[in-house]
Amino acid sequence: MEQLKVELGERSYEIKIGYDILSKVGQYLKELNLGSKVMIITNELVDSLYGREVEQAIKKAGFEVNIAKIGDGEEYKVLDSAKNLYDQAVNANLDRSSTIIALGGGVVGDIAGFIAATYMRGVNFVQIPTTVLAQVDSSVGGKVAVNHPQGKNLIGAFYQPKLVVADIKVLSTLEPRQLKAGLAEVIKYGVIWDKEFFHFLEAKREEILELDIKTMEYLLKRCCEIKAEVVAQDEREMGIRAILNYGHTIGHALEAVTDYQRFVHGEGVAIGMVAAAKLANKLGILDLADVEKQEQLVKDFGLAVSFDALKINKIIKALAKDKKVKDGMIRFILAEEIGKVVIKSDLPHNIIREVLEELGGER
Ligand SMILES: NC(=O)c1ccc[n+]([C@@H]2O[C@H](COP(=O)([O-])OP(=O)(O)OC[C@H]3O[C@@H](n4cnc5c(N)ncnc54)[C@H](O)[C@@H]3O)[C@@H](O)[C@H]2O)c1
Ligand SMILES: O=C(O)C(=O)C[C@@H](O)[C@H](O)[C@H](O)COP(=O)(O)O
Ligand SMILES: [Zn+2]
Repeated sequence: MEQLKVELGERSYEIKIGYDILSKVGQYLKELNLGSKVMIITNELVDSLYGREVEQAIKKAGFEVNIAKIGDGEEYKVLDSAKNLYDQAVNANLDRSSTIIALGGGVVGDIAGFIAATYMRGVNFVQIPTTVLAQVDSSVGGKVAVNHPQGKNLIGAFYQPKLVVADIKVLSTLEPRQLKAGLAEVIKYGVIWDKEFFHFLEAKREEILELDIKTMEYLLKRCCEIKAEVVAQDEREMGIRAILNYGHTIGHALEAVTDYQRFVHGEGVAIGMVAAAKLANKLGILDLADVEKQEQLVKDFGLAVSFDALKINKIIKALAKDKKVKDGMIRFILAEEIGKVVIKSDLPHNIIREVLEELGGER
């Protein structure tokens, strides 16, 4: 098993990564010295696959367990679902020493964390991520949120978990579409931070798509290490943390303009990264060869690099709701080379339009 730490002073916590470790969750929780009540937030699918194993492990360690479910999909990461979860927390008599556990992908993790941050002004929070995306990204770093119809994650908080437990075994039941979508965030780490990791991804395509255990253990660990390092430097995104948003400026806009129905998050990020690479090239800061390498790796992992039937104006309008907007100015994370990015504002609108048109956007 791999173990690493997110260093945030009194809010520090461990990330445990291993194969077939769900049955150990009860023991891990016990080591944290928490109150006796636990509420697992999950969805029907993940509950049917892994709920009993986690529930039994936690009960065996002496905790009282309640289970609350939300609908499956991005459209359920909203205040309406949160309201229902608050009701269930109140009915289960959760108190300030209780723990909310997110068992699922990023949707479950983000909303469960939002409930943990706000119920009684904050209760213990533990992440058991079950998708690639959640294991490499959303379970680490404490961004918790729900969506607004006009923009992603517009209502949220920074609220760190007390523990993250990532079991590689659970990834075997993922739909191929979801596995691929998670790999978009994996590519992101190579582009923003680590050229060698990018080369590793190019070389290990087959092992990754087959979920080879050793390969995945290294992949998950490296992504979490990078995220932990960035978050430790800038927990609340006052500066460098914004690089974790690479590909998200256009990615989030694509999700929002299609009412969160057409692209899953990773798919939006994949197209958004290709867009960011093209933008950087048009601004003269990134070589064409590095644009092509990113585009190729995105394709190699089975992800789309373009879209159709969307109006450019609509996408541009949605960009204005990005949380990186400062004084009305849209900010982009752009690569100078693979492994190195910068934050740029006041990009000429015509260049953004040009790129969106190249990707399939309609005038
Ligand atoms: N907080 C952050 O830092 C952060 C980072 C990245 C993404 N996110 C958010 O994460 C969300 C996307 O997360 P996601 O890609 O995990 O999507 P998701 O949570 O919708 O999960 C994808 C699908 O996989 C299913 N699933 C989950 N685990 C499974 C398993 N082990 N076997 C079979 N099916 C399984 C889910 O039920 C769902 O249908 C978005 O809302 C995004 O905004 C947040
Ligand atoms: O942890 C971060 O910081 C990230 O930006 C990670 C992203 O992958 C993630 O999608 C995040 O939720 C986006 O944050 P937002 O602030 O743009 O909503
Ligand atoms: Zn993301």
